[in-house]
Amino acid sequence: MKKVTLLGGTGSIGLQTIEVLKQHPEQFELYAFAFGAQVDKALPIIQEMKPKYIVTKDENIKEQVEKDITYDAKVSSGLEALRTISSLDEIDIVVNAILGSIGLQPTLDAIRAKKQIAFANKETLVTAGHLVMEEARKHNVELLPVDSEHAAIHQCLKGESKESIKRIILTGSGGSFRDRSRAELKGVTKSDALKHPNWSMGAKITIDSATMMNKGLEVIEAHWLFDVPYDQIDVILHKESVIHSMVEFNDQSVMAQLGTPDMRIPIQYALTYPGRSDYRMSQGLDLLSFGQLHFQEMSFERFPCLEMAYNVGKTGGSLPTVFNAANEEAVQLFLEDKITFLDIEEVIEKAVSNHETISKPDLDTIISLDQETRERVKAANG
Ligand SMILES: NC(=O)C1=CN([C@@H]2O[C@H](COP(=O)(O)OP(=O)(O)OC[C@H]3O[C@@H](n4cnc5c(N)ncnc54)[C@H](OP(=O)(O)O)[C@@H]3O)[C@@H](O)[C@H]2O)C=CC1
Ligand SMILES: CC(=O)[C@@H](O)[C@H](O)COP(=O)(O)O
Ligand SMILES: [Mn+2]
Repeated sequence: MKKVTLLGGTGSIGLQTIEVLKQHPEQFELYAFAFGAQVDKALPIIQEMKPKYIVTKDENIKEQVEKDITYDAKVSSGLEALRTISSLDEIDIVVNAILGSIGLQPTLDAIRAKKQIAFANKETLVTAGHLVMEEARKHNVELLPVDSEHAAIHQCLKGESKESIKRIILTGSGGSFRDRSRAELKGVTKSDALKHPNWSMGAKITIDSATMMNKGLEVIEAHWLFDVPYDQIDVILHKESVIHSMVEFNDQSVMAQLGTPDMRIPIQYALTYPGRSDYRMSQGLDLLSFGQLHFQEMSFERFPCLEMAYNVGKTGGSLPTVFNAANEEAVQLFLEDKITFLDIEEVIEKAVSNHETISKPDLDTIISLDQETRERVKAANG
């Protein structure tokens, strides 16, 4: 029986993780459960699965949980509590499905405690990939990707040497506005932006997908996870999201991983790794129902956030921290109707161009920069 800490348990990935855990009661125990503020989603899970530790975003939410639970559990709140449950002696696996760079320190703690890590929280790798990967190497811990593209690449690379990789090919759906020109993006609404063509996901990543920032973050995520230079990472448009990503090898072979757009599949794979469960989470892929799969060249003119991500990734140092923090805040401002869809890329561009890059920033520098960038973006657009 493996004991699991789940960070971000009330989110899209978190709830699907719970579904996967419930399919394998003989294999996994939900030992610690962290969420932000959605008590209505958290309580039924807590009452049913009875985790020994519960962590909430703040004290107010913590008190609500304490009032309602009917068994003994340690309830706490805030970043230090997230860090504690990510490195408890008793646990075997941390599923990091929290949203945003707040996942950084819990990830470092889980690595130092040598936990198996099922990793969805891409913002953490963007903000401080060098620190996370250095720590992972030092402690001989592999981050097991949950993000569908990276889970695909991870599977394509099983048993392969890094030297044999010609390039990684990330596929991108194009997001909610893929059939619109840039001129047609003026005045698009939040509710339109939140309609992803293929995946049901949290609000932030759905907006990131529409700006193509999601693919940009994924390029940086792939660079760190697989130690591949940026000029060996390509992105192509693939509107069906059936091929989750590919690897081309030096001998011209191309390996791809395919599947239905169902995140429970990569979540289950990361939890059961290196094994593969027999349990089928949903109907299998029916290629005939698609008839055709489509591929199209990616355009930096149409999706400037993707070009920015390549440039920021290549520059490295502290720039990705600023890039990520500005994006997190810009998307939040858009979701609060404070800026328009097209303002998102402008806010990020401004934050990036005003920043003087520090090479190899340490953890304290990253934490301060993340905070300062957020405050600056909010002050300028609040
Ligand atoms: N959704 C998807 O299909 C995919 C997501 N990912 C990545 O996975 C991560 C999660 O995405 P997704 O599930 O969509 O996001 P959601 O917004 O649906 O969920 C985010 C989770 O994080 C919790 N959370 C946020 N802030 C805090 C905090 N300060 N303290 C404690 N908990 C907090 C939320 O709690 P609450 O809601 O209760 O406030 C919620 O449980 C992201 O990094 C995303 O990029 C990657 C690939 C696919
Ligand atoms: C499910 C998943 O991994 C998402 O990151 C997804 O890939 C988003 O779709 P886009 O290809 O539109 O960014
Ligand atoms: Mn993805």
